[in-house]
Amino acid sequence: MPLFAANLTMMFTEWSFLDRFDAAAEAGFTAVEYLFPYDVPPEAIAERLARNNLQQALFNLPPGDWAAGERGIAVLPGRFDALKADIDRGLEYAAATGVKRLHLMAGLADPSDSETATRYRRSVAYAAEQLAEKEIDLLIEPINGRNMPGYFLNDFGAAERLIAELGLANLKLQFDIYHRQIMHGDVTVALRRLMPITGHIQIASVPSRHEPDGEELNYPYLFAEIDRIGYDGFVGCEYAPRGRTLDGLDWFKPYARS
Ligand SMILES: O=C(O)C(=O)[C@H](O)CO
Ligand SMILES: [Mg+2]
Repeated sequence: MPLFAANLTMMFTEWSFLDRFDAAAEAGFTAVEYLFPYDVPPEAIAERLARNNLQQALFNLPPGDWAAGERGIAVLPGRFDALKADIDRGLEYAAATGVKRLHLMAGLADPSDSETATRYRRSVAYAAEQLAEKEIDLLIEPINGRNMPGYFLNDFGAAERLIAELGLANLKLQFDIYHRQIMHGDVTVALRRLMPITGHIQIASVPSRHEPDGEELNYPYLFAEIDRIGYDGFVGCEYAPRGRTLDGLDWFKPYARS
């Protein structure tokens, strides 16, 4: 049975960020993920995880100035020192929460810049090497251009090639099924073929990005397939509830912790 992680950035937004941990546990989740924890102290998060017996499945390394439109700095010129500091900050939260996988966002790329791919490769290699010392996996996630116009890593093939070229054991794919369906389709066969390099899976309905309970994808079939191929990681519920979070959890009831 898939190990679902409530995404506390998109779900349970009826509560304050820290109270979302309690609400997710109460709803039957045993794990959580979110985009960024950096607005609250790491020890406050650690306390909520312990109080609720929750596992920390994933979060993102700092993304640069999100409010200003940055979506990662790994591709940006002149930001390598900032990237190093961001990795240190992410590792501080990793130590407090026990998370074993961190997502490095790539950033928005200038199509005219011939050095973008070189900078990205250097950033990914450096981040993976830093995380390997702490036995943490570094994840890279292809993101579709409708949701994030200009995002550099916008193709599963490019992610697969970089992972193969760098050959770092802790560098893995963040397989967001929502993005996969939008960019490439062929979800089931891709899950089977990419499982050896997959470090995390995320789900949402397509095209709405609401609960995984209909629309283009047959999620009960995909959940059974994830079990069949032996994936033993987390499945992050990175969706925006149609209404109140608790009203949209019928899809989850067969999997909830009793
Ligand atoms: O956009 C996504 O699907 C992600 O998982 C990123 O981490 C946040 O944008
Ligand atoms: Mg995602």
